Amino acid sequence: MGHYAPECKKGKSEKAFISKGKDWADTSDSDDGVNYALMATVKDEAESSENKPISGAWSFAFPLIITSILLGVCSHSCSLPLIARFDSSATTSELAAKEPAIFTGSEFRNIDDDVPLAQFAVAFDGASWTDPDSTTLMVMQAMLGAYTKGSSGGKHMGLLSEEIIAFAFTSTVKAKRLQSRATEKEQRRLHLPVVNRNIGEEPPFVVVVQGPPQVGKSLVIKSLVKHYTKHKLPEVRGPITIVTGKQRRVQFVECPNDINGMIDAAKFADLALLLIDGSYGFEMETFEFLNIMQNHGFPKVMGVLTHLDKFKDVKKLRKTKQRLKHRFWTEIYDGAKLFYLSRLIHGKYAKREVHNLARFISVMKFHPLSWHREFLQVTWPYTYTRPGYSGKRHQSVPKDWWTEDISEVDIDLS
Ligand SMILES: Nc1nc2c(ncn2[C@@H]2O[C@H](COP(=O)(O)OP(=O)(O)OP(=O)(O)O)[C@@H](O)[C@H]2O)c(=O)[nH]1
Repeated sequence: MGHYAPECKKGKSEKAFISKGKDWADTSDSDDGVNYALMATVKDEAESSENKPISGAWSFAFPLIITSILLGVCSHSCSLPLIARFDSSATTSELAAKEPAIFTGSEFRNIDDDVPLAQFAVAFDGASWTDPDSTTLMVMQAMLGAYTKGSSGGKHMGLLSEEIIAFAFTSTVKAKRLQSRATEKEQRRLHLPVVNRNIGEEPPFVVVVQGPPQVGKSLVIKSLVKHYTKHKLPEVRGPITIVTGKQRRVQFVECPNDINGMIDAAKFADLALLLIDGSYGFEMETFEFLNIMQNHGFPKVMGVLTHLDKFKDVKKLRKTKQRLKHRFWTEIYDGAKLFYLSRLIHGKYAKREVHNLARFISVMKFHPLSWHREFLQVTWPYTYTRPGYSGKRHQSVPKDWWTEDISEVDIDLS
């Protein structure tokens, strides 16, 4: 990592540059893990006197210095002898004859093992294309690489030939931040969600049926499907979408009992049916899911008590119902809807009770909650898979989001 000395810019006095440029050999004692950043220029007498440009010297001294640094054969101590000054009154040929060229280095070293690459920046004045050494210079630049395409070659060959041709970041922190932002931007580009251009068709409301094992999740889904479609569903496998009205589809999903499944379900649920075994009471899975939902948008929630036929004592059943209801209200909110599926008839829940539950689901107004609403406005690069949620009108980023196009970052070189 390194910095660009502002004095390097053309038009500034060469003397000032030389005097202000740091001696590039006077910093770190350690040669291990050192990143070099170097600004260098060669004294150009052509502008101030009748002398020709000194680019002839480039073909000797400067490539030598650079190459030796690049090849690693030259540590900061051994490269010292290469840094010397030319006599300012010398002509090009004299300069070329003398060795080495004037070189002013500016350096910043930072030992950081986390940075995978050593970054190296070099700036120098170009030569005219009529100059006999312009080809040498171009070859050298081709070998070293150029900052921009426009800056390649001599004074008249590039758009930026009068400008800076190399720069480096002022700090490793900044470099890392910019690097990670660039990666993130690239990833976002790669993971842009597919825009659903179907006009007018709403996505189905997702009803997640959740509960501990053997509580009756599959049976509830089967009973609801039977109610809506009059068809018997032999097995619950994956999400089941059914049309429940002219403009309405409902998708039933059985929530898996592992943590990842619960997190996923909490993200895409519009309504969560929490099944509770009445004969046992609340179990860990229910609390776990409630917790997860709180962190992932908290959709609408309804409780369903099953296994109530296991109570033989009517009084005890009533008391248990009361107790569970109050506990449910404490966990969700006062008055949260709790259904009772009180018995099985031929291995199925009573029709009337299923009808009530189904009706409630059919007429329920699903207002996306604030978290979901925010979610709709964001072009998420990951996790969300419902195509309907990435509709055209939701492409804007919320106001409190900070975005930056890396290509427009203004890097201060002074
Ligand atoms: N007595 C009684 N049995 C029930 C009730 N609800 C469900 N069952 C029975 O409980 C057993 C499990 O039902 P499922 O619907 O497979 O339960 P599940 O939650 O899907 O089970 P997993 O998928 O293993 O988590 C079945 O034999 C049901 O008949 C109920 O209210 N009362």
